[in-house]
Amino acid sequence: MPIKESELILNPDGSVYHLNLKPENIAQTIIFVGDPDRVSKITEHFDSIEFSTHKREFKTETGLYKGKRLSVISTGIGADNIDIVINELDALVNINLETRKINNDLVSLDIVRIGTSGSLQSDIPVNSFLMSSHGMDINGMLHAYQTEHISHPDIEDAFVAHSDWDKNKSTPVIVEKSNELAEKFKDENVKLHQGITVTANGFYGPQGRVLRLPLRDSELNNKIDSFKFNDFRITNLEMETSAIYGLSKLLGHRAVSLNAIIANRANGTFSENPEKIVNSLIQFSLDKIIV
Ligand SMILES: O=P(O)(O)O[C@H]1O[C@H](CO)[C@@H](O)[C@H]1O
Ligand SMILES: O=c1cc[nH]c(=O)[nH]1
Repeated sequence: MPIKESELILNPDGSVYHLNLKPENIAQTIIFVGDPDRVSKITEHFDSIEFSTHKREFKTETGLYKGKRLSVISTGIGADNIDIVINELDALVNINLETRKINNDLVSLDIVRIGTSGSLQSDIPVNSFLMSSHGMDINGMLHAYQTEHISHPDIEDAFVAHSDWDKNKSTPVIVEKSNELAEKFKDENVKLHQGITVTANGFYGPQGRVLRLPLRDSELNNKIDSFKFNDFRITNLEMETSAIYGLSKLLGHRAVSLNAIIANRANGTFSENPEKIVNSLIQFSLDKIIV
């Protein structure tokens, strides 16, 4: 059965609804960033750019970096945006947009997030690099899908017990990175911290920040950073990784999330030059992606 027009929405030119992209516009290796202004910080390193478009917070550029075709897409902020970006990218490669039927031969994309994040651990200072070993959804987006076969109930249950998790909040869902894709980023000379990344549905209260409003659970960040499960601990907070890991795994894509640590919540510091550490992470990531 063809997928109905109300479910897979196309623009009059045949491009997908939010991203404004057609299948020929994207590479099979795609870099995600949150901030639309970060797209050109990456593509300024490219040898050539063949395609650019921009709609809402979603800016895309495709080109060649040292001979490899790459696309860079800004996702804006939040797991809800990742739901749009990954579903529309998957439709571009795995659904025939004319017949509206799913292709028999499915394509697996490589997705690398180059993002910013706040560390929860004093030994992961500002200006470090971190690869998310897992994403922990506390934002609820993944609960729309069947995730039982990709999640980690043993770690989730231990975390719920440890944190005395509020029953009114969505139950945490944990999804691992693509270990195959992560291999590319190994480097003896570069310290890449690893740990579970909590993906929150806000920047202030949902990440335990207090300006004028008191938190429902003022101890939540302490409960998060003191959690241990075998060799795992929770290292950082941001707003997209769990959604990227979850939807990628469900749809058969490979994903890795790399974080420039710009805030350290344990000691209350913020990077004096966040742009510098983001640019270093961009250069590091580009040279690993092409290997
Ligand atoms: O710098 P980006 O990639 O946007 O990532 C982080 O920064 C934003 C919040 O300031 C959130 O999107 C968070 O995940
Ligand atoms: O603390 C931080 C820093 C960057 N992005 C976040 O979501 N949180």
